[in-house]
Amino acid sequence: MTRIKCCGMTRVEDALFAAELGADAIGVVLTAHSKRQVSLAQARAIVQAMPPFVTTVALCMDDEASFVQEIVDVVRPSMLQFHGDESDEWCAQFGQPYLKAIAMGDGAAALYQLRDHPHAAALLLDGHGLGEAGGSGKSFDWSLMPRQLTQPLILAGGLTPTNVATAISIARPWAVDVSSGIESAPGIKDPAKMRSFIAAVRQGSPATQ
Ligand SMILES: O=C(O)c1ccccc1N[C@@H]1O[C@H](COP(=O)(O)O)[C@@H](O)[C@H]1O
Repeated sequence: MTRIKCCGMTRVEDALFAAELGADAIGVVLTAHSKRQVSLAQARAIVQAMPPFVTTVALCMDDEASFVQEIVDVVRPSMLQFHGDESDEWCAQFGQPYLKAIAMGDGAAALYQLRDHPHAAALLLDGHGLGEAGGSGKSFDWSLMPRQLTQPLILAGGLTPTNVATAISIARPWAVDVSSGIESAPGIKDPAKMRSFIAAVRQGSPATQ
């Protein structure tokens, strides 16, 4: 079964609906590099509203260590996600499980980064270029998804209800991560798109709408 993370939640009701539809994880974006940035208080409210067994992920990108520690202390997410140029050692300093994003915008040349994060719980391969923020709706060549790594791989970048089944059939990821593909505007999730996306992943076939 392919796990599903719905990222970029800014409203409790959207996160609750994702959980109700069967999402395995929801993400809140704390970094100022994002149009979906939420405050510590907003992030905490979303995390606290989640039912048991839904993983909550707090996303950072080249932020100060003191800010990341504040997220850990105040928001208390299940995991962190680092989307910038953070090293393995830097990410591990918080003593929390974390995902490390790999920018795949440069195609096969980007694969050299895959061995640099042995302490990450999983690697998240996203379609944006090195140094760029995610959540941009950019996809990459799914056939580049590596097969030989021991860490779980999460496919992200430009996934939508209509392309996610094809993406999974090509990339065979452990999980998929989506943000803009289930939105009506940045940070505002569209219930119909969320429903179609999760159904398409679960049924392994493209959504009809
Ligand atoms: O969502 C954001 O605004 C964001 C900002 C900075 C770094 C990462 C961000 N989002 C991550 O990118 C993936 C893919 O987004 P999309 O589906 O292409 O819109 C998203 O799931 C987040 O993990």
